[in-house]
Amino acid sequence: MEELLKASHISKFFPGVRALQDVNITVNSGEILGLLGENGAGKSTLLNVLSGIYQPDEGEIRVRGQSVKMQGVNDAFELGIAIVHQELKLHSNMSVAENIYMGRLPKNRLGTVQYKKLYQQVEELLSAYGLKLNPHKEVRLLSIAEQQLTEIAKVLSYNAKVILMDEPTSSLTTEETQNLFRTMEVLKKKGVGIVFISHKLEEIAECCDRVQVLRDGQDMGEKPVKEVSENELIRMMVGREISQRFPAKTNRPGEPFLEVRNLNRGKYVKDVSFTVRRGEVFGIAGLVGAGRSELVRLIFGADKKDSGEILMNGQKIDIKSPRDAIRNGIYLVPEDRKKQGLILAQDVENNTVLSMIYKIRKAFGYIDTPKEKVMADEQIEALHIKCTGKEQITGTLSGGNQQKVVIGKCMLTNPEVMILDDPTRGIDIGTKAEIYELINEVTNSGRSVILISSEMPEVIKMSDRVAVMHEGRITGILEHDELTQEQVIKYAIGG
Ligand SMILES: Nc1ncnc2c1ncn2[C@@H]1O[C@H](COP(=O)(O)OP(=O)(O)OP(=O)(O)O)[C@@H](O)[C@H]1O
Repeated sequence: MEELLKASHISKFFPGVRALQDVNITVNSGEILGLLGENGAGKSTLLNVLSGIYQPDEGEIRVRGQSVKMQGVNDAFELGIAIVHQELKLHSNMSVAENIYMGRLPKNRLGTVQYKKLYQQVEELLSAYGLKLNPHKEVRLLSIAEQQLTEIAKVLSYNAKVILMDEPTSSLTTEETQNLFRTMEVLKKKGVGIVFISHKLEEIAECCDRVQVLRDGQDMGEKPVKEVSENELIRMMVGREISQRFPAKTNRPGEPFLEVRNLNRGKYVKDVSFTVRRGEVFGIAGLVGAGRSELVRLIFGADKKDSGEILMNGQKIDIKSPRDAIRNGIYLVPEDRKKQGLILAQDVENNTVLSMIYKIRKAFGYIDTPKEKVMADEQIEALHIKCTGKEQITGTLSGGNQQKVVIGKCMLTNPEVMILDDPTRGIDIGTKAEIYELINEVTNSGRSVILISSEMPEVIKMSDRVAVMHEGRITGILEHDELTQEQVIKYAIGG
């Protein structure tokens, strides 16, 4: 096994933050190294250092034994190191093949692109690595999983020997994740070394050979996956045991509260009716594309319904916009935090209080700053948001901590009905447990939660009832006692 990359004593500092301190990492050929750590532990920063995006403040990087200094991603590419980001950066109106060879398209002497040659080159590349992609398809028509494969094909076209993957499975379905693992296995057999970040311990156990843990920017060491238990990994990550991944349910659902009647929107939501009780966790399950997010966006007024009614306490309420929903005590934590949840260029304080602006605005429209500051501080503390303070720009927080800001925003509005659309995506194991506790607290106080989750155990363990959707319709509503993975799947594929 050849040592492809070795970084020693790496430190990286940002104003007020020690993102990495004295971290060592080795990537070998034909090996997958899992990288684990809580939100903000420094995983993405480490990959950014290894891929030339950031220069380390201290330490040395060796590529195949040679000490190197990389000034940018192009230097890393030249050395055979490439990163596949969590947020993909492709040109949506161009084909897979054009994206793969962007900036290097084969041209004739007159500068005209030789498309035939391009597609031939790409076919050869894809078949060499067994990647199932249509090179002619426009990127905007691809699923996230296919976009990821395009990125992987692109880095392979540069002859990458080390591929750094930052949470590649966080937006994938179970099946897509399995496909990605198969691709990673092929790459491994061809001698590529992979670093793979995930918050899901099962995934690390399934596809990695070794696992390395970071905690608060520090290197907690690495172990062969086969020799380490889940509990030991959690202890390395968090510094303590987490006895229960799901807390015992303590809520007692009361009388019917929110009623949805015959809600429709095109082909996405078809004649959906259900009632949520006070103090209940009402889960919504289904496969990707079943209409779960579309349904809750209608309830929140983020999309316009074709027909249907929403009632609270038996009274019809008129929701035409998210503002109407918030006024009626309904709040949605959206699926895509970057597009729908946050203004990344603004600080944590502004983002946190955004949902409350109309409540804290004083006469003549100016903002009550001291109150705003207290509110932001409270949420930072309650959700353990890792930041240098409420003045930190939200875009510079780690992914998981950005998600916590979105949840903090929601908590501030103290909603009667809290809709959580995949709230623990990209969230570490300790914080997940805290979010489950928070759901318990919310429902214990008589408020209701509508929960969508891409993780089946989460929706099963946390919900009192689960509505399962298939092609826009509810195919079954299951009670907590009858909730099993098999039952949910049965209804998710049509009942
Ligand atoms: N450009 C930046 N400016 C300031 N601080 C930064 C910047 N990039 C990262 N940080 C800080 O460095 C720390 C490590 O962040 P990083 O994104 O590496 O964490 P992570 O382990 O990848 O977390 P997650 O699991 O949430 O994605 C965080 O405290 C983050 O706020």
